[in-house]
Amino acid sequence: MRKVYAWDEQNSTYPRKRTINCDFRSPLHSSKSLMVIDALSPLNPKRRRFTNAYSMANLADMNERFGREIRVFETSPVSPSLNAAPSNEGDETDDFYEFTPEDYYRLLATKKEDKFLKTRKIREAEEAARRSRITKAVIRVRFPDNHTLEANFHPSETIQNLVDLVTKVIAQPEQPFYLYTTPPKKLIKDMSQDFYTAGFCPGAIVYFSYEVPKGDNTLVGSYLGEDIMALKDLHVSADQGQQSQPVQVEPESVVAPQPPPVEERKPAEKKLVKPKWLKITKSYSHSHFFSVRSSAASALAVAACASPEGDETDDFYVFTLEHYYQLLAAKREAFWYCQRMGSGQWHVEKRCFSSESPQSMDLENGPETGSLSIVVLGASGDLAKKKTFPALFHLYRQGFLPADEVSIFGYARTIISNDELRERLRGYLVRDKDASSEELEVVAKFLHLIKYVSGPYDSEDGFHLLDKEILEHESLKTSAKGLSRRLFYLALPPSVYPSVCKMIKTCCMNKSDGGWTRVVVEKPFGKDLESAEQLSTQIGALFEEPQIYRIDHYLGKELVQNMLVLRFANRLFLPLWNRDNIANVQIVFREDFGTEGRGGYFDQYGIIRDIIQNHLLQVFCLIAMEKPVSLKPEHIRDEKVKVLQSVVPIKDEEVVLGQYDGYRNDPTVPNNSNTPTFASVILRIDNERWEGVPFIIKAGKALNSRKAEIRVQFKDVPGQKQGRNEFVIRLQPEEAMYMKLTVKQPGLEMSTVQSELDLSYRQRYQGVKIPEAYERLILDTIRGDQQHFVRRDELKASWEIFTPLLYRIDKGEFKPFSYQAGSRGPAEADKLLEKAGYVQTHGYVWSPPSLE
Ligand SMILES: NC(=O)C1=CN([C@@H]2O[C@H](COP(=O)(O)OP(=O)(O)OC[C@H]3O[C@@H](n4cnc5c(N)ncnc54)[C@H](OP(=O)(O)O)[C@@H]3O)[C@@H](O)[C@H]2O)C=CC1
Ligand SMILES: O=C1O[C@H](COP(=O)(O)O)[C@@H](O)[C@H](O)[C@H]1O
Repeated sequence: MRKVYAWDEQNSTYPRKRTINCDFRSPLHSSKSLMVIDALSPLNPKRRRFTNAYSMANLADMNERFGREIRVFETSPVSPSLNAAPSNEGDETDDFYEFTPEDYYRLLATKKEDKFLKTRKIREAEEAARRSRITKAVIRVRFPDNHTLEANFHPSETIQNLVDLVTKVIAQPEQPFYLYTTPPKKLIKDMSQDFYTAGFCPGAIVYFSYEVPKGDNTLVGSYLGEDIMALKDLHVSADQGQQSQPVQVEPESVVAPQPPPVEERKPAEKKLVKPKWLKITKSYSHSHFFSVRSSAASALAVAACASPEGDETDDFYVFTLEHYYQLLAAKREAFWYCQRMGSGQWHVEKRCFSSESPQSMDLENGPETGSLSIVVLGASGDLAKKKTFPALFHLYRQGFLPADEVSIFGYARTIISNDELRERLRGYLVRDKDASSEELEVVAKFLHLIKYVSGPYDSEDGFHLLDKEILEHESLKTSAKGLSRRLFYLALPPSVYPSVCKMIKTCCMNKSDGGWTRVVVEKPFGKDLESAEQLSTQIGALFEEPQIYRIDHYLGKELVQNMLVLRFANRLFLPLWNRDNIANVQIVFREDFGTEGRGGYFDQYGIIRDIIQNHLLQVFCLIAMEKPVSLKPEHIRDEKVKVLQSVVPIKDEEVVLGQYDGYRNDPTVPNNSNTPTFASVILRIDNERWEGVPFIIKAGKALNSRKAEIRVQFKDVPGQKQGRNEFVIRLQPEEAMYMKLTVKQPGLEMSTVQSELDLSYRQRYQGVKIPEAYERLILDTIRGDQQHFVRRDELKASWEIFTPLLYRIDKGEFKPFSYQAGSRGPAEADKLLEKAGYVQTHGYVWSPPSLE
């Protein structure tokens, strides 16, 4: 988090200090793409001027009758969903999309407070201050006939006032009706809530529906009463502080009255400040709010608002992608999309999610709009239920998979019904027994999007049936110009990839011009260099490289994604990250459970193919690679390939294998299995940066703990032997980074002790939900971003490193040591670590800070 202060002197009597809280992925990360929302004007900054006495009087009457200001206008047809964008400009005026200080406060109000650092009194005072800043709630009630009623309320009024108003304005007040928000569709039930508490400040759109059975067409005609409809369009366009133009001109004989007192527009109070790293075109340099979108889902943002100074802790202002989408949903879906071009200039354009304009196309990656069919092949399996469907559910819940665009298909040989699959999945979507009825409703809606098709992996019949189902869905879902996007996720053993890919290519490719078909393949991709290359060739003959997403879920983990930022955006690390300062690096994966029902699969692969060749080697690349030319996927992957190619052949004496006692008890594992469930392997890199530095890669199942971490141990300080600096990046559980330091023992004595600088995410980013790796990566596949996926040559280089060793293990020439389940693994591994030069600081134990 960076805090930027800027003095605003231009339009203010007194210089005012403004705070910009920046939480972004460094200039390096932010150079990928950027969304900017211009927030100069407040939500409703317009002056209104009425030019005829009749309409003026009429409106004034109505305002008096209802005790509030109302207006009525018509929008073009939209479906009430996050991604149903206005089909043309004019549905909402531009200011509606703008991000204002009020919006910002509203979002702040929804954020969790730092309960641990503030007293209740302080929090209450802050809350009261926040509330007092919001003076109105502008509510738009949207009717199915596309008419909208807008009314202003005080934030402390209750929703019952809205219901009362609606009852007065509709044509058939005797008919029961309900109001709801979306997405996801949520009935408004608690009428006693005030607008502020309901999150409806400074504005919200709610939807109206009569409570009638489906197909009942007895309620015809306008939804709003005639008198209300007569107010339609009685407002004028924004005058930007000048004389406004009437939108409705009455006969000249009507004497135009004096316009009502005009709400004075506040002079622009703020001089706009942009962070130095943000280079945008001049016309947008007045932007008041910036948000940075990373290629992955976890966008963080920078907000420059009239923020209260110093009365909140920094993290309170962090604006996440979730908030951003919440905002879009509330304000309708336009945003400024900015992308940094090769020239370094920013390309800025206004975008709508479902706009038909070509602007909504990502030029490099294909369209972001159109019907989206996600097919999970192997839907009956372990990965599908534990990871793939839950990730899809989380994306749905956050509005990334709108129901009017998306259908999800499960495909496998197992014969089950739609409902049986849904029931199997349900327990993995909500684990909490106390889930609220609203949560359960969201789950039910999500499950309803899933259809199951049963069939073999090598027969056209099954895939023709699947194609038919997809086509049916595509014809039902509203899609921009009939574009179809098809994503096939192969949650299957790699042995069936070739036949499945062939079937997809033959029977299930997207049929529309301009849509896309993509396939996601899981690891392990092949069993050795030869089989991986063969598989690549087979799949490569069917799909282009940009269509193939080789997923490695470790690349979706928060702290793995943080690696490049950490290394290249911190001056601290730049000069230290090399052989002159670093003694050794460990990349460790430990699991405290065995193969657990996956013994049959595991025994064919072993720990090196299951974890090291892919997950840990990807982490290794990010630690060891040189700085990429840019953050473009190709530039990053180029550097990864280079460092992999610089790894020297593994020496036998730098390998320790293990197999836990009891592994062979699994009935699916042969009694004489030589498969390692533990391995510690030293990799060495032959380049200027790393010569002589051992990278100890260690992975094991059935150990004494579950964790994955990176340990970068620095060399001794000359002349001093007491404890080395060690930088630890804990990937899981409990994401954290800490640096072991030698400090003076606090107290009267002058003695030293090992301590740490600690960045524990749970404590530092309270209230921030770290997305699941699969969630981010699946979103990347939909967006067409390959940065966090493995390229073919990268894969080849990784198999080149391990294939000779794997052959020797497969032939039984390399025997694993046995180790006790629940232990640290074979003792020989610790000896290898010591031999590699790792120095343990005895007596030092890092305990993560507690929130209690
Ligand atoms: N499970 C996990 O935690 C992780 C798994 N992966 C990878 O994901 C992929 C799927 O893993 P997972 O779900 O565990 O695997 P499963 O063994 O559960 O297989 C998935 C489905 O594939 C079908 N299947 C299984 N074996 C065969 C076979 N020999 N021939 C044809 N179809 C078969 C079965 O469906 P049906 O019989 O109904 O057709 C099964 O339900 C693998 O590549 C794995 O390495 C990656 C990371 C983690
Ligand atoms: O790919 C795999 O990963 C899991 C571990 O994933 P994690 O995200 O929980 O660390 C591992 O259990 C499995 O054997 C392997 O196939």
